[in-house]
Amino acid sequence: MRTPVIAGNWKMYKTVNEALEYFTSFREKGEAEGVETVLCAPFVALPALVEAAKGSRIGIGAQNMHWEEEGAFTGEVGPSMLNAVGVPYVVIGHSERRTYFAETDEAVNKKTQSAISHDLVPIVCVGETLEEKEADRTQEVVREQVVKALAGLSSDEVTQVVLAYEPVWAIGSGKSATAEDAEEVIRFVRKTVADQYDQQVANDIRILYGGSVKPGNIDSFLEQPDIDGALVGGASLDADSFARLVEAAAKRGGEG
Ligand SMILES: O=C[C@H](O)COP(=O)(O)O
Repeated sequence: MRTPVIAGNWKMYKTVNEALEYFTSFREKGEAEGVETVLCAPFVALPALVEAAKGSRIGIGAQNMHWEEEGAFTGEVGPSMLNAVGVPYVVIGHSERRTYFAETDEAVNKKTQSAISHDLVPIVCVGETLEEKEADRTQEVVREQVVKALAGLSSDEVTQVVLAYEPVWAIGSGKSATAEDAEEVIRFVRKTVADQYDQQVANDIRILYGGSVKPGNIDSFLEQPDIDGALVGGASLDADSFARLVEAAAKRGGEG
C-alpha cells in the first residue's frame, strides 16, 4: 500500500521567524500517523525548520536545487548543501520554475538524477498549460514530461520519486481540476510509468495532485484510487488549513 503524501509548498513566502512561528502552531496538529507530511520552504528557512522538526514526523523540503555538486553557479544551491542541512525532500520542475526560470525537461532530469544519487526524495512536477489542455494535448505533454524527467533512472530509483500532476491552469487560480479529471490524468501517468518500467514500479510510485487543493475539496481527490496525496501551495500557508489537509489524509488512511 502506498503511504499518502501531503506536501506544502510555501513558494516565496515566510521569513525565518514566520516559518518558526507557523511550525510551532502546526507541529502538534500536523503530526499524523500513516501520512508523509512535508513542508517545502524557502532555502533560508530550511536550517531552522529542520532543527524545529527534529523528533517529529514532519519532513522538510527545498523547492529547487542545482544538479551539480558545487561550482561557479551564482545564486544556486547544490544537493550536498541540502544534505548538510538535513533536508530530505526537494521539489523539482515546478511549473513556476519551468515558466519563469526557463527550466527544461533536461534540467528537470539532471536535478532528479542528482537528487536520487544524494538520497533526497524528489517531488517532480508535471502538468499541462491551459492552451495545451484546450488543444487536447494533456496526455501527450504529461507523458513527455514524465518520460524525460525519469530518463536514466533504474526501476528502484523511480520508486523513490514522488510525482506531482499539477495542471498549470489550476495552480493558484482557485479553479482546481475535478477529482475525476485529475484521476484520469494520474492513472495515465501511472500507465506511462508501467510502459517505461514495469507494473510493479507503477504500483509503487506515489503520484500527487496539485492545483487549488483546499480543506473543502481534499477528500474528493483522496478518494480516487490513483491519487496518493496532494502538493499544496496557498492552503499550506496557514497552519490550521494545512493541518486539516493532513488530517483528511490520515483519516482516509485509517479507513483504508
Ligand atoms: O506547489 C503547489 C502548487 O503550485 C499548487 O498551488 P496552489 O495550491 O496554490 O494552487
